[in-house]
Amino acid sequence: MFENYYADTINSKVLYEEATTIIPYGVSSNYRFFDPYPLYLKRGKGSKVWDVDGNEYIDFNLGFGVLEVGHSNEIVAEEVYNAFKESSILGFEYCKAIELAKIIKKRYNVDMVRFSSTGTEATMHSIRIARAYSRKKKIIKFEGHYHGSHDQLLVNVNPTKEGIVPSSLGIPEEVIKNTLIAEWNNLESFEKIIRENKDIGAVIMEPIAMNMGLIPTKLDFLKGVVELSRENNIVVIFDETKTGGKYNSGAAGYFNLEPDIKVIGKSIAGGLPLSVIAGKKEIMSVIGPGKVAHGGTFNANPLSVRAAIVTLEKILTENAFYHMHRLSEILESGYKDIAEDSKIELSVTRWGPSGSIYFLDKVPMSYKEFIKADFGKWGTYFFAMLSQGVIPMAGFNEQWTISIKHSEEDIRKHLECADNAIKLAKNKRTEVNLDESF
Ligand SMILES: NCC(=O)CCC(=O)O
Repeated sequence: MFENYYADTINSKVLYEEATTIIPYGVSSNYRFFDPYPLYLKRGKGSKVWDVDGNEYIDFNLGFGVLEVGHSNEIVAEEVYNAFKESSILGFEYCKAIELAKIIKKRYNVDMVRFSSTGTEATMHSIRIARAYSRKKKIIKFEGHYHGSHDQLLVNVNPTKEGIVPSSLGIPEEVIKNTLIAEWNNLESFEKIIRENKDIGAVIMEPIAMNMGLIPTKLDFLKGVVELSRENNIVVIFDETKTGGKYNSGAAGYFNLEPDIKVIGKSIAGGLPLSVIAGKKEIMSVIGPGKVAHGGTFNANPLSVRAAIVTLEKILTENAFYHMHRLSEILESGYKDIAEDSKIELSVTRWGPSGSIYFLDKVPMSYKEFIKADFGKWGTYFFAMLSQGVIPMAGFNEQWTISIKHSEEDIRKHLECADNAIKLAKNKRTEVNLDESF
């Protein structure tokens, strides 16, 4: 199955070989690596990207969901250029951070806001804030959920064995002994942990699990988690790094459930690095000198702040969501038709502008069900999509995202290619390594 990939991406291979001599695995995030070698891209515009061999792809990965505004969005580009002319970093607080905080307060129904640059930093700080507020040290996370690349939450992200499994070498047992793991969409598993453990200060979750494709959330389960947490004085953290920008007020708004802390990131700054830790005043008030540490040289830098203001105020409007959700729905139903016509075990999920497919007879609802999917078939599908000029998603554990720049024609082409790719995958497996996903 790699034949086309080798033939089409000669320059990526050359760059990969050079890169590995100086950058481990040739990539700056493990998520970008895949066998036999990763793609090296040169530029993007709107819904498209181009690789170093000049191949054009319709991009549905969009920087792991960052670019709902599309690549190189004109409004963002102009604002960032104007901001840069007045300095990209001032070292003191940037005056417009307050304007952005007010926009977020209103849109996401929170009292107070602090800015970081990445999802990793924001979830890391959110745990510290929750522990300081609750004065309890244990935390609960869900199996298969990803909250960035820091030790305490890098546990059971993609385990290949039973038990508590660190998702990286270099994480001592002592560091994760206060991290407890529950099963997603299973309230009993969450309840059991609360019953059997004292000293639980926080629970963190992606309200829609998006590191296992896109797993639908049972509303009763989510409500139950929030209610049980309230009863037990456990701070509820919604990690909306991905979901926050997929509906006007994120998953919390969509489910009409209010966590105590929200982490928002990825798409809200139009492609620039900015993340948000936001929440109730009494909780956020633990942050400050002599209290909870929160820092970062690049936090709320003028480029990211200005990009976020125009993204939220001018680009990610109700009309934009309507467009993205509508195209995403067409993609979802097209995949369902393909599954039916090709008589292959394929399930399809969608939430707003994003969705995913599983080579499995049903939609998985937990990590244990997710890993039953046939990733070998997914591998064949993925490389067949690339060779036809479509990046459907970044990996078998990722999802598609639609931007405001995608057109119906982009969706039509995606589905035409998917039809070919899935037919090919029916009888051909291209092994992908589960561990390589992170
Ligand atoms: N679902 C995983 C990510 O979105 C992370 C991407 C990265 O760290 O490169």
